[in-house]
Amino acid sequence: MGSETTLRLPVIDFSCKDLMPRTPVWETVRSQVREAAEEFGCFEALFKNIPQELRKAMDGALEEIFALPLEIKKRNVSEKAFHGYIGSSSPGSLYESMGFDNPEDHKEVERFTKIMWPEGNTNFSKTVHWFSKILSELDQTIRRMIVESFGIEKYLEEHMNSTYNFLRVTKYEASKTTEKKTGLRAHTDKNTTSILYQSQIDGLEVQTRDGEWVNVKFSPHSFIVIIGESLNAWTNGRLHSPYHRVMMSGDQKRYSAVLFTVPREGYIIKAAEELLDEEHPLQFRPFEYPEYLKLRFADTGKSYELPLKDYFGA
Ligand SMILES: O=C(O)CCC(=O)C(=O)O
Ligand SMILES: [Fe+2]
Repeated sequence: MGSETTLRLPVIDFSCKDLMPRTPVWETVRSQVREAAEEFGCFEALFKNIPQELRKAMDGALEEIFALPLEIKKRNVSEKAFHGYIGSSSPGSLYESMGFDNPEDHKEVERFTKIMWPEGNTNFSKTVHWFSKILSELDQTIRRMIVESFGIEKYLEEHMNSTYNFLRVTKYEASKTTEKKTGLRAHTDKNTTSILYQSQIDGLEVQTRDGEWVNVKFSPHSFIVIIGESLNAWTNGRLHSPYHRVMMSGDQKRYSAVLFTVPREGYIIKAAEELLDEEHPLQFRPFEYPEYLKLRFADTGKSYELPLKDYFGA
């Protein structure tokens, strides 16, 4: 699967308070986003505006929720695959995660919090809500920039309304090895966009277009933005959707929180016709996200070079 290297992903600064559409700084950042999304399918979003106290509170919230007894964590259930509690599925697995929909909505955060702490946990719910709102706003800025960069603003509203937010928090147990051990196996994100926060411990690796694995090191003031396959399809394959994984070594646990934007049921993912021409023929047939998930999950164990192409390649 290619060799491994440490290379810094493109770093794009979103800290400017006046980052508003139709300003020169917006246009500069927009072209950096487009370039990174095409070349790497991911980048480091530097965002210095998050107060240190919020990061600390988020780290505390992540530790606190995973410290709950297993039977309580298992109350996090969902009818959607991979949306509820996932525990150590096999002996030696380092992975554990939980998640819920619409974390930018305070009521939804409260609902999830009450499942874990029936008496409530204001610190937890306030922190997670505040954090999710910031991530969700950053996501909207990035997606607006992507849409504008292709000159297809007429689809902006439709595109923004085509997804909902899902927050997943993950704990990777310390591997206690010097050799790297898999925390999360290599995969592409199937959804639209993913914005990732980590609790200061590295472990994420991304594969470049030419097959090299890059150890992702990023500033405590940054998030990692990853383009999912659904956005790859909507942009007719123009934006890359990279393979990534988590590898653990050493004595420290790692926590992460990812805000995923996910295509809504009933929305048909179809490349914008403005992005089709002789040089860029249609890459994928229109599809619905739940249909794709159903096909993927029915084929567990099968490995793919380009999963979406296998099912919906044009
Ligand atoms: O925890 C991480 O750093 C990566 C998580 C991830 O890639 C995922 O949940 O899809
Ligand atoms: Fe992922």
